[in-house]
Amino acid sequence: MLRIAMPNKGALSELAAQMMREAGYRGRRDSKELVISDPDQNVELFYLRPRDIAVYVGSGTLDVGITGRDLMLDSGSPATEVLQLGFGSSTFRYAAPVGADQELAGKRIATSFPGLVRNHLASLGLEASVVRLDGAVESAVTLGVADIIADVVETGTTLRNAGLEVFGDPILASEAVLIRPANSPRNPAVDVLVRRLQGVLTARNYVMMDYDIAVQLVEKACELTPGLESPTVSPLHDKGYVAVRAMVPKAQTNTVMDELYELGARAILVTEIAACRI
Ligand SMILES: Nc1ncnc2c1ncn2[C@@H]1O[C@H](COP(=O)(O)OP(=O)(O)OP(=O)(O)O)[C@@H](O)[C@H]1O
Ligand SMILES: O=P(O)(O)OC[C@H]1O[C@H](OP(=O)(O)OP(=O)(O)O)[C@H](O)[C@@H]1O
Ligand SMILES: [Mg+2]
Repeated sequence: MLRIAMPNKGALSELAAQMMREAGYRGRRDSKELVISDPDQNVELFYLRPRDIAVYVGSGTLDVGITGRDLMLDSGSPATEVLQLGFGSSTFRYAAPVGADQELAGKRIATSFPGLVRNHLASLGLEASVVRLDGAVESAVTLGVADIIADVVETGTTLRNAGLEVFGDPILASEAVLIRPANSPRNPAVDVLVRRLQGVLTARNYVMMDYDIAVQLVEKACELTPGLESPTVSPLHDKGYVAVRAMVPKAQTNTVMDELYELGARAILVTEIAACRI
């Protein structure tokens, strides 16, 4: 059985659960369940704190897990990324009170990610003292335990409300990732999970587009809709026209339809992709 670590709470948990459901796995029925078994899919899901997931996976106790890149790197655990999952994006940044000194050297830096901050300071050759806090780090400066913070920034609202502003380059761009133990041998069951999750990403990010076009315009039309590999071109009863079918990035749906229409395509139809293996 493939043993999978799932985030039990926090910003990643609901989206991770939804992605696994779309990939065909069972989910837990109530948030108090710690482990569930899905014998039909030959997997067991362990619901753990996102921060702890890299520790379990890095030690090899669990085969794979879903967590944040920032949490994995902060843990220093020997785990490695297998797949970016396209949700839970954030940046990890320094922030200081608006208008205050933005030097790092010699400052007190509050954070819930001491591993990330120490590594970053070391890479710059700077010395500063790291104050480890569990959360609500934005209050650390007002409350006098730190001069600067380093924290997760998504919309920036929390920072603004605390009178802080980011400075310097982002320390890290993070998102939810599938991880496995570093240097673990290839596991066919992990390959199946990865293909399923890639299928979910493709189904979410692409639509299927069908249209009819005059034969002499088909090459130009295919340039607009090259598909993932090559579009399907089928004959129509009217010999002067063909039907084309191709996958199109969802974000470009309307632009591509406009361009196809201008070229002369008609009967342009868009359908959602429910599931796929590419
Ligand atoms: N807006 C956000 N706030 C916090 N974490 C976020 C956000 N967006 C994405 N993340 C990611 O979620 C992970 C943090 O999850 P975690 O569950 O530990 O914290 P949380 O969502 O803040 O929950 P809590 O602090 O209440 O335990 C990190 O990988 C972080 O980058
Ligand atoms: O840029 P924003 O959209 O405002 O989001 C980022 C904030 O969200 C998280 O806090 P959370 O609510 O998880 O509280 P915590 O700090 O106690 O973990 C994170 O730690 C930041 O504080
Ligand atoms: Mg938090």
